[in-house]
Amino acid sequence: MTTTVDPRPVLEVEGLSLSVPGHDGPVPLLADVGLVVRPGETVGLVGESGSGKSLTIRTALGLTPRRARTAGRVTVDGLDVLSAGRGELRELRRHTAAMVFQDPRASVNGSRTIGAHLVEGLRAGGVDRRQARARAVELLERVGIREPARAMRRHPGEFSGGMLQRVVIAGALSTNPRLLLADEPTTALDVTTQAEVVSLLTSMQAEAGMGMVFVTHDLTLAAAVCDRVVVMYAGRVVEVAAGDELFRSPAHPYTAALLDAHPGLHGPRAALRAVPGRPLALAETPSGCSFRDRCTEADDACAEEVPALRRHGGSDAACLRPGREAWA
Ligand SMILES: Nc1ncnc2c1ncn2[C@@H]1O[C@H](COP(=O)(O)OP(=O)(O)OP(=O)(O)O)[C@@H](O)[C@H]1O
Repeated sequence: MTTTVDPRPVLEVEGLSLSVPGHDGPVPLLADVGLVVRPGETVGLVGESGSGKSLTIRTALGLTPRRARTAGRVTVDGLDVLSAGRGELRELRRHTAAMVFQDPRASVNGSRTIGAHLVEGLRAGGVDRRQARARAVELLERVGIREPARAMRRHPGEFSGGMLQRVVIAGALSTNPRLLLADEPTTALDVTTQAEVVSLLTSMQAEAGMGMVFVTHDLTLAAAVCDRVVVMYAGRVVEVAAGDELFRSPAHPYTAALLDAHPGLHGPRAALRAVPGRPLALAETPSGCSFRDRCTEADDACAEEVPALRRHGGSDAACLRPGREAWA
């Protein structure tokens, strides 16, 4: 029998809480968030707008809101991010971790050629000019840009959204990061292009053995693409499970509601509906379970305390009565 040693995580978030100053004292935005990403793994971070997905991954790069207070531990490739100095964080963002955002046009300067954009990133990573040019052409080819040497002289405005997102991905991966944080990287693209960009990201991630966090509103997409999915609601993690497990048997009523709201690309249009009620910010949540006001299964016990994550089947779920079989 061979035993596999769990590789050291490239990203480890443990008990992360974050608050910002408000008129009447600190406003909590994240509470006790946990997340583990190992090399070669894709972890989905899913939840409605405002659930804390972006704040969590931005904190992993040391990009917290101004005057934010944090507690807990965030480690990226061994670096303790919450206590790291500016120089260490610059190195982290330059070499170890990269981020891809929703809107590729916001990530590149429209007045410069994409060659200049890529070469600059490589030079900042210590590569000389000639090597940087050659590597930039190689990267463009790898991400599927035709005639890459000519493409180097073109400006962002000459590319479609999908093609420009490929260029942004080439830039993000140019320094061979250990961790890629992809924040809704396909939301601004049309459906066919979305599928191509997702498949590009996952193939490059597997090839490089990087860890990837894939942030999305779309639980069906996350379940299909990710090894593990972390579901967030109102600044907390409410469920963690393997992608296929979540899809087959969601343990938290919020996860189930999200799945019902997203029947997938091929699902019947008529089945599309929103999760009832509106998503809350952490500071607005009631006592006990944050989701209980919107939950069809909640009872008095759910008001008593914030449920901890507990094992249920193949999931960890923060619910007193996890699993569809417990629901009316
Ligand atoms: N700099 C900030 N100052 C104050 N509040 C903030 C700041 N950034 C985010 N928030 C609040 O924190 C909560 C979580 O925001 P976050 O952007 O992480 O959500 P999200 O899940 O990524 O949402 P979306 O899918 O819309 O991007 C929201 O209530 C948001 O208004």
